[in-house]
Amino acid sequence: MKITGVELRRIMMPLVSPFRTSFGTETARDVLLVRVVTPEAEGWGECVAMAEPRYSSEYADGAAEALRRFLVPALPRNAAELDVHAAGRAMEPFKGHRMAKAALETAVLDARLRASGESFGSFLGAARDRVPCGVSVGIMDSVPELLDAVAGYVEEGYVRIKLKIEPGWDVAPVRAVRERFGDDLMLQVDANAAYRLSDAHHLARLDAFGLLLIEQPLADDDLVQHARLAKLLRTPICLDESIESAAHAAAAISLGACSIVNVKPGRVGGYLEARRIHDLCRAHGVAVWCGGMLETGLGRAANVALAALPGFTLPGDTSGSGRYYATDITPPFVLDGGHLPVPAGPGLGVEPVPEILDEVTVSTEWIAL
Ligand SMILES: O=C(O)CCC(=O)N[C@@H](C(=O)O)c1ccccc1
Repeated sequence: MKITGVELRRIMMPLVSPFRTSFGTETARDVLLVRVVTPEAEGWGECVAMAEPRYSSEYADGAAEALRRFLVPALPRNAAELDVHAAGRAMEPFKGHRMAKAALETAVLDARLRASGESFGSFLGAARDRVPCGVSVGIMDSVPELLDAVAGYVEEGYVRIKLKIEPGWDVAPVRAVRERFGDDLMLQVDANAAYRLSDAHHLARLDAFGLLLIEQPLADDDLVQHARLAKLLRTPICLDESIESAAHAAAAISLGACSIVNVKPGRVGGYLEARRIHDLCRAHGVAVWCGGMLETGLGRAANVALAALPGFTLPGDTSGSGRYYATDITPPFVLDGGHLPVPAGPGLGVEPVPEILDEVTVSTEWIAL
């Protein structure tokens, strides 16, 4: 049986509040969704590329073009041959575009799993049926505003707080949060590559606050400098942007560039590579946690399933839908006792609510195969 075709759908999701990081401020999420239609079932994938190439080199329009011109046309036409491994092999000749590849691979996997009745968590090897949830807090205009935001998230039950930092917004906000919420609050920071090795002495001031980790302090392509920085800080270094594959993770571990890895399936090309990184890190005693890219409920469902694997020993950025969206395109993920349940249904276990999806849809494009 032939696969019927692939839909590329762009949706615009307003954020409940601006989300400021060291590389810019998001007020709405321009999301590219991929839907693979086969005679047996259809599957969804969410491309995590932002509207502009500020987090990494990928961006939504570029991902759509890579899918339209190269990745979708490369898929096997025969549905019987189309499994997630065949999809991965078909995309190998094309370099980069990992977020685009991840979205298509996930949609193929979701279609296959919905047809077979197996859940995403079962397929990946989930060891738990709920996961503890952290929350990412953006850079704010003032420390009082930050403390109010953190108080709200602590009240909601988040078990870990991540603060975005950048030069000029680091020691003071971290000290204020630690002083206000005490030493037991699980607290970490994310610099999104905003510092240089010459800032080491300043970053070492964060060692006073018992942080779980400092995420991506230096440039994404600089493992050697991260290894040198790791020797100057007591706070463990976690890498995000630097790790785009299991090979990168192996190199980072062997160089001592990080002792914790933020696993983002979109950044590394899909959930199979994400699991490979999980397996590699676990073999080396390196903790991993599931990062986030402000996903809708579709990507969130897949991330929560991944976060249930045994090596995910730190709370991830797997927040409830309400952290970012007043109305999610799927039934919302709602925190329960600081945890989210791992969807148990076939495939992702969630699907878009048609009328909500229609409301936020900007464009849709059908690629017949
Ligand atoms: O909770 C989430 O989904 C977002 C977590 C988060 O802080 N993501 C950061 C990051 O660098 O990890 C990010 C923000 C905006 C855009 C890309 C990435």
